[in-house]
Amino acid sequence: MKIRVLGCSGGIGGKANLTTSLLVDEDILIDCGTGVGELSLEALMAIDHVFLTHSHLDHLAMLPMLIDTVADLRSRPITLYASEDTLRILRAHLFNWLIWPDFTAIPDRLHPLLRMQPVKVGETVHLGERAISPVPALHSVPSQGYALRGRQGTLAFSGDTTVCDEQVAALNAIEDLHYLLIEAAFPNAHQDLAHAARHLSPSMLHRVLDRLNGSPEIFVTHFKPGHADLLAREVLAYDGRLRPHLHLLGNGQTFDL
Ligand SMILES: Nc1ncnc2c1ncn2[C@@H]1O[C@@H]2COP(=O)(O)O[C@H]2[C@H]1O
Repeated sequence: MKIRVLGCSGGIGGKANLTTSLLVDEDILIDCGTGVGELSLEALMAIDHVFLTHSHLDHLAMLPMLIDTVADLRSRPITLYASEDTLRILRAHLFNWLIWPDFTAIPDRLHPLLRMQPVKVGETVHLGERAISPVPALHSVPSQGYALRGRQGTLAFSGDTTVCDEQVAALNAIEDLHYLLIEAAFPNAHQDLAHAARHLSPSMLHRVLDRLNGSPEIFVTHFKPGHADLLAREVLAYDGRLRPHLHLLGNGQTFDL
């Protein structure tokens, strides 16, 4: 399993700030932020599965246009996986014929261009040799991260989350956790906003890292663009046990598992 970062910023602003999406091999997206707009038409046509962490735009902005762009170029539907709560939000507020057509009913409900499949913590979606399982998260809207297991180990993605005891427990239960992609959105001086928007600040992130049992390589994602330099300094000031394993996530970065 090969994972490529298409976008990992918490906002927009030039090629350096593309919002969240991970491409798994050629056919799976984890979130569908603006980074997906960098893929060629041929690469877009190869996407069969999209897993969403939650319903915020920075994680799904490209999904409606992806579906429309490839609609008449593909012979099978795209399957959209997310929690039941997130799918309900998308049906009510996005694929509602007002913001975007309901592609689960086009051309008709028996042969749709988009299928929605709920997936919750405790379940696993097997796609060939890849196994994808939701992990708990705690955000301002229903949210879940994902653990992606390949032949050689597991990469976990926190999704958007504030400190979440259930997520820490889930991460500690993954025996072959090689990589953890985890967020930090607001600098320490904006702790109130981090709490209100249910994100992590670097100091909150450090406390989470201190509670991890294993020694995965940690990659920090989702910096708000206006604070990226300060966030990098604050994140890298960590002096706990996992310090040698701590990195910043970048666009184009790849992971092999
Ligand atoms: N009170 C708030 N609750 C949630 N989001 C907020 C709030 N105030 C500002 N925001 C911003 O709205 C953004 C929605 O996407 P994010 O969760 O990435 O980050 C959030 C914040 O940047």
